[in-house]
Amino acid sequence: METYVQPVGPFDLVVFGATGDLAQRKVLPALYRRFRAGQISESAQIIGAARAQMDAPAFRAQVAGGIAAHVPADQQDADSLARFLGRVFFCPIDASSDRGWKALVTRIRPAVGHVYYFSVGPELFGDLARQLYAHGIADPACRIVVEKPFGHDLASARQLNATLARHFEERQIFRIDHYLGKETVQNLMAVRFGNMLFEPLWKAQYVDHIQITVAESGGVAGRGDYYDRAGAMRDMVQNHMMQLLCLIAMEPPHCFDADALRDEKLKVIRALEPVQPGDIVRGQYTAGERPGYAEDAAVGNSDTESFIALKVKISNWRWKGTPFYLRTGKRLKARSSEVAITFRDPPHSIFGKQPGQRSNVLVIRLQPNEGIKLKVTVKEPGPGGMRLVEVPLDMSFARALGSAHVLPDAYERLIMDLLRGDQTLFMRGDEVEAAWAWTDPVIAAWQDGPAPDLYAPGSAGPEAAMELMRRDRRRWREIKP
Ligand SMILES: NC(=O)C1=CN([C@@H]2O[C@H](COP(=O)(O)OP(=O)(O)OC[C@H]3O[C@@H](n4cnc5c(N)ncnc54)[C@H](OP(=O)(O)O)[C@@H]3O)[C@@H](O)[C@H]2O)C=CC1
Ligand SMILES: O=C1O[C@H](COP(=O)(O)O)[C@@H](O)[C@H](O)[C@H]1O
Repeated sequence: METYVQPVGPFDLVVFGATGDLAQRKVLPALYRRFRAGQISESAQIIGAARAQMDAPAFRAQVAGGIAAHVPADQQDADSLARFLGRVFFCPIDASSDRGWKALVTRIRPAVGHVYYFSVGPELFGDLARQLYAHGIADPACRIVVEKPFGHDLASARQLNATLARHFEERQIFRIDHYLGKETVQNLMAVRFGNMLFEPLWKAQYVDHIQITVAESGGVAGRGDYYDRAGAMRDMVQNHMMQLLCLIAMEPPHCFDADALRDEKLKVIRALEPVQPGDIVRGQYTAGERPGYAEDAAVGNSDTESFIALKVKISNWRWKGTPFYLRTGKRLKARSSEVAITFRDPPHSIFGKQPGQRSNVLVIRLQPNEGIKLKVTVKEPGPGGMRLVEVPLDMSFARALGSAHVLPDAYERLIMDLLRGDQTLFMRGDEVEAAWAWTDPVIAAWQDGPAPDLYAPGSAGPEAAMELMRRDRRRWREIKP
């Protein structure tokens, strides 16, 4: 058994939408990996639910296929797989009607924890909440997990919060943002609050600017229907990038507990200034060797952005005068996500003008090759006098922790927190609404504006995004794998 895992108590977990892409690719493989690690009890029941008319053996075969495809071969074995599949069941159910619910009620055991994972389309979240309540299995101790997108705008997010609140208390609602489950995202907090080194410098007085990049090399093929209604702003900025920004910008919470952390994140979101139209660049990828956005998304002419860059300001004492530059996009040069904190230059150089001297940069690499790099200035070795050069102090987590230390997938971490009832890495209702309240006007501002700038697949995005930085005499960091 891994040393850092704590077994969770017995539970019945119902995965609604269990035959879908997310459940098969992420949720069920994550459960298997935690089962194999000894964290999930042999008495747990994992109950798949969807409209498909299938029995438990057929569903088990599907789950086994998902695990084979999505869990690395060295993290699977026949014995644990057979034991895991023995704990997997299936109930054909329709979220929008009474069909199948009685069988589910019969399968759920009274004396264990109950968790309901809503891995269905967002239009069914309200139906599921109502059905659970109507069939008497929304007990006060149960928990529900709600997938993204949590609303399309502030009004719909408020409505969804209100619908859920009719049947569940806030302590029972787990709104998932898988970025919070990523190891390096949690490391942002460990680096900031676990060291004395950085926190005193973590403010506008010492930080020139911050870049947050989430670059993807893949396009939108297969998800065009959803993506074309969302775009990069709703798909990535309102949730994942907002969470990253909050973790970097927030004040130290008084402890690492759900409400302490979420209170601090909420304060950051509320302190965000409205984004000026001139501080937004939207892009859409053209056809290259592979199809362009419209073909990938299977839409006609579309003004949906597959790339966005923003200059964001936070109106509070800590950050006044330090811009945050955010960019994210599909079909970019590489899959590469990082947070880079560029510190101000020393107020006076005793070495005179030195071409080799650069600003200190702390880079927190989220994926791939998770790690932390600090760029510092040192003397170039040799007899050539006092010549300064920049060198990286580089810590790759894989190297530092050893290859035996497998980083868990974000869903593993989050599902275990859910089973323990820990909401720290889940979003609270007011946080989601505040994020939409900031996002809505940004989107409204471009409704009658020009179409997104085009960019070549495999590039770093549209030229206008480079200009956004040049204008401020700054440069984006290179997007590299
Ligand atoms: N896929 C992904 O990478 C991600 C997905 N999400 C979110 O997760 C959720 C699921 O997405 P995804 O798995 O891709 O979607 P899919 O379309 O692949 O799967 C949908 C699932 O819901 C079931 N379903 C549909 N209608 C009903 C109904 N009336 N009653 C009961 N079950 C129903 C489907 O089975 P059946 O038709 O047999 O009923 C299927 O199991 C969505 O909210 C999505 O936004 C979030 C992040 C990433
Ligand atoms: O939620 C989403 O995230 C993925 C990116 O997640 P990652 O863990 O691979 O970085 C993104 O591709 C997708 O469009 C979005 O809905």
